[in-house]
Amino acid sequence: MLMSQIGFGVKFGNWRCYASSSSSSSSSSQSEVAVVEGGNGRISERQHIRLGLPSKGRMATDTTDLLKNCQLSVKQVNPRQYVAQIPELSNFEVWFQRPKDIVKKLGSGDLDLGIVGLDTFTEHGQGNEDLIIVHEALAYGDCRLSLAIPQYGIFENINSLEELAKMPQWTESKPLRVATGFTYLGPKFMKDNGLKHVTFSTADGALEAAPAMGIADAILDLVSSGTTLRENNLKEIEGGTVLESQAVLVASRKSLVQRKGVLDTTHEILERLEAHLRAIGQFTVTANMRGRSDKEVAERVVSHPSLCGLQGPTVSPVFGPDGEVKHYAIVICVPKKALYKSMKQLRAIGGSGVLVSPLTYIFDEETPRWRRLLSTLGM
Ligand SMILES: Nc1ncnc2c1ncn2[C@@H]1O[C@H](COP(=O)(O)OP(=O)(O)OP(=O)(O)O)[C@@H](O)[C@H]1O
Ligand SMILES: O=P(O)(O)OC[C@H]1O[C@H](OP(=O)(O)OP(=O)(O)O)[C@H](O)[C@@H]1O
Ligand SMILES: [Mg+2]
Repeated sequence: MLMSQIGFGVKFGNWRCYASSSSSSSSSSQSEVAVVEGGNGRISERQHIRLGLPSKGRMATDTTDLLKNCQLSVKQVNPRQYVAQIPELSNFEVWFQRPKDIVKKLGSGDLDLGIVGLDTFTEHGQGNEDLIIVHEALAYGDCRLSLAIPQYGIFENINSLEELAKMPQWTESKPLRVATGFTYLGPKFMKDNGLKHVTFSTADGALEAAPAMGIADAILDLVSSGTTLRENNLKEIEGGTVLESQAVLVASRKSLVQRKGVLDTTHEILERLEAHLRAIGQFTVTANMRGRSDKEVAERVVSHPSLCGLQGPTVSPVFGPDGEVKHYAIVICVPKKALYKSMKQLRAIGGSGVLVSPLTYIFDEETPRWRRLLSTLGM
């Protein structure tokens, strides 16, 4: 049996897409040769747990930086070596791969865990139920997958997907031509939104040039600042956002359930990620408060909801030189964005000597995402 990969245009109802598919033909030769993409989806004999990280592109450095901030530094001997270690995690390998290959290798059983953009995960995961999102908000790699059309010509007054769909120009013989690298999500989005008469063409980079070159009418691509669209006289439209994306931690369900140690290691990585990400947005604030008792000081503090901290204020007596207690020290966590407001509120209720320090980790009793993961796995 000879398997080959071919690309072809397929038509579903009134909309078409380009997809790749396997075709097979029998070989007359005695020896059998099979070409398959990736592995075979089975749990292989290997012992090490494998995490796939982006080998290049804008996600690469941010990903290793995030892990470093979680005290999970990746030790790579040199940048061209694709395997690395995280010494904190035993029996563990990091494999640097292109983001889309991370998703494919999770599906084929060659990786157990991975960090990629949600856009890449959704595009290349294609609804595969073996792939699970363990942490959906790693707080970097923010962008959105958006449909964009020219600001000029027949599109000048078109500002929504609905208006685009209603344009008389698109017919079965002359469909709206969309250039994209997202050939799974693009057609799915059009179908979900009832757009007929759409064709997709694949392109890998500098997509924003396609409309001006006459190759496409619209593009479907990632947008973050919007500069590339603007500079190429393109615009986003209402209802044209396919997906909001950021970096996510993903895993293979099979690996989590069947491979020894994957679940425990995932728990540890998840705890560290959550503790770090929760702490990023907060400051620890200590202040001295004049007061008659710890209870009275606590009541004054909690009368301002923004000063309540995680579980309420910690209040401790401050002993003066005469052994008398006239002040109490309070310790609270304050959202970074609310720092100045909180500091003014503290002053207003008798706070002085306000000290502000960064927070490194907040470990809760249990991470909510761990519960969710166990329930997804039916445990
Ligand atoms: N402005 C942006 N454009 C593209 N991707 C972005 C942007 N901002 C964040 N990302 C995220 O970064 C991921 C990797 O994008 P990047 O362009 O660096 O690599 P790539 O697309 O794999 O490589 P290449 O562009 O060379 O094909 C995207 O999948 C997305 O999740
Ligand atoms: O909204 P902006 O901040 O302008 O970013 C969007 C651009 O960034 C990405 O391209 P990238 O730089 O990855 O180049 P590529 O086209 O080669 O992928 C994306 O494909 C857009 O072209
Ligand atoms: Mg890119």
